[in-house]
Amino acid sequence: MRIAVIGTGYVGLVAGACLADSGNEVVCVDADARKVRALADGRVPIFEPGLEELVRKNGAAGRLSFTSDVAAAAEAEVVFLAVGTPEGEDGSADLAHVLEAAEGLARVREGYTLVAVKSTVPVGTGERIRRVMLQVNPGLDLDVASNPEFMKEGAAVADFQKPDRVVIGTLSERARALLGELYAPFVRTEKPILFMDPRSAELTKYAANAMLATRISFMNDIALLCERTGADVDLVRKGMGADARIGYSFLFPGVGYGGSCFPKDVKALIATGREGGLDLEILKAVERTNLRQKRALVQKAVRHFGALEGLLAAVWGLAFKPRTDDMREAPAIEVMEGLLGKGAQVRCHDPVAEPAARRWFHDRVEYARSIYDCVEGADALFVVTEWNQFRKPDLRKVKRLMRHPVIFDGRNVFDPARMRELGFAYYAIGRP
Ligand SMILES: NC(=O)C1=CN([C@@H]2O[C@H](COP(=O)(O)OP(=O)(O)OC[C@H]3O[C@@H](n4cnc5c(N)ncnc54)[C@H](O)[C@@H]3O)[C@@H](O)[C@H]2O)C=CC1
Ligand SMILES: O=C(O)[C@H]1O[C@H](OP(=O)(O)OP(=O)(O)OC[C@H]2O[C@@H](n3ccc(=O)[nH]c3=O)[C@H](O)[C@@H]2O)[C@H](O)[C@@H](O)[C@@H]1O
Repeated sequence: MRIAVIGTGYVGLVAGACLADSGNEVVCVDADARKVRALADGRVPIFEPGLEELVRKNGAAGRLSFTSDVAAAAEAEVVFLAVGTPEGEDGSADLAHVLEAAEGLARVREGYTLVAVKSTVPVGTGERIRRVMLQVNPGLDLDVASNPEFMKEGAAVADFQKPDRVVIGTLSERARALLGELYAPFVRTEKPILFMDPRSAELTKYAANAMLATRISFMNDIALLCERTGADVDLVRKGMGADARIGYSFLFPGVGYGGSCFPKDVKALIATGREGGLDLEILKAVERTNLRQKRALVQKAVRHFGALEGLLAAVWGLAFKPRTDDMREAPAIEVMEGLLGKGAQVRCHDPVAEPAARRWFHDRVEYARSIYDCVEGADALFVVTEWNQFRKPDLRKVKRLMRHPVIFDGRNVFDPARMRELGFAYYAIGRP
């Protein structure tokens, strides 16, 4: 099939590369000419396992191309919209990119046009896109389907190729047949394509993200309760997860959720509730707990040291989670700003997110090449992202290098008993 993808960020690029890899001819359109040039040269501007190989392989095979000219989408049988929907001033999703891209597309199309909206957009946006496109080009025979994306950063290619489900919101038989055919190679096992009306599909996306965020905040509350009562959240987590009705996923407490989606999507859903006269109290509490959690490590440090003025804090992990270089809404930002705000010096290390950190912190913090360089002479170590390479360091060496052997572990990567045996003052999340 001939496919166009408008917006070549995380979602658009992964979708485009995976659709090309299943034999389609895909053109990716992006307004950012620099990004387009890099991609056309086979350089992938984001760190995503397996993505660069897919882009190069399918580019070389002539199935995947990049352009900033939306006219390239004129002949596509399906056009995906995958542009960003950032947080607007009042917390609602800002649809400027989506509507602008839709308008641009309407100008270059004739006849039947199927738009599949991959961007996360509030309920009713499909209808808005339809109105905008028909205003620009009343002659279009137009279907606008909702096709929300559920991939996780760091595992985006695998999630796209082996989805738990594909959600397609459309009432048009023609759109249903085209999208069903396109996704068939990805759902060959028992995983379903769920067809539904567009509004339900749009809301499914927000409800799923909000549910996952809720589980995390709930566990962060339980972790705090563990700290107050002497229980161990890791045992509580296992005891809860063993119940098949609860399951183990997304029950890890930590320094709060970050990333480009949970924070903005929870806010946008609260805004949708507000517009409908509904106060979504659970989600407001989810947000409050998340902010408290992002501040928890610095509070623990203040309790330990009294004051942080003049201390050297080492921070392991900058990305909002492992296997990505993305620092959008990363807990590390809140942690490091908190430390700087209290007069500490900060030295940080991340296997891939240093460039992202430099864009935020510039030279307000030091950047270390390795975990060991990072802790040399430090008064405290903060573990903020659970990269694999942080799990089994030479802890005796870490202790030797540090000025004070104090660890604030925001991801519970170490065993508290062993840490104490080694002589560390060790603070985890919800563990005695
Ligand atoms: N990042 C993720 O893991 C996931 C994101 N989503 C949703 O997918 C959407 C896209 O997210 P990301 O890929 O992370 O965004 P992104 O910010 O990485 O990429 C968006 C791209 O769209 C381009 N763009 C903006 N306006 C344009 C226009 N008028 N014409 C052509 N290109 C244009 C930008 O230059 C940028 O390259 C958002 O709605 C997000 O909520 C959904 C699931 C997962
Ligand atoms: O809409 C989106 O963009 C995506 O948002 C999330 O994906 P992502 O933000 O890439 O990453 P997650 O793995 O969900 O992690 C989000 C945050 O939650 C935190 N987290 C996750 C799981 C957990 O048990 N505890 C926890 O604190 C992570 O550290 C991270 O900061 C969803 O998992 C995807 O299904 C969705 O498509």
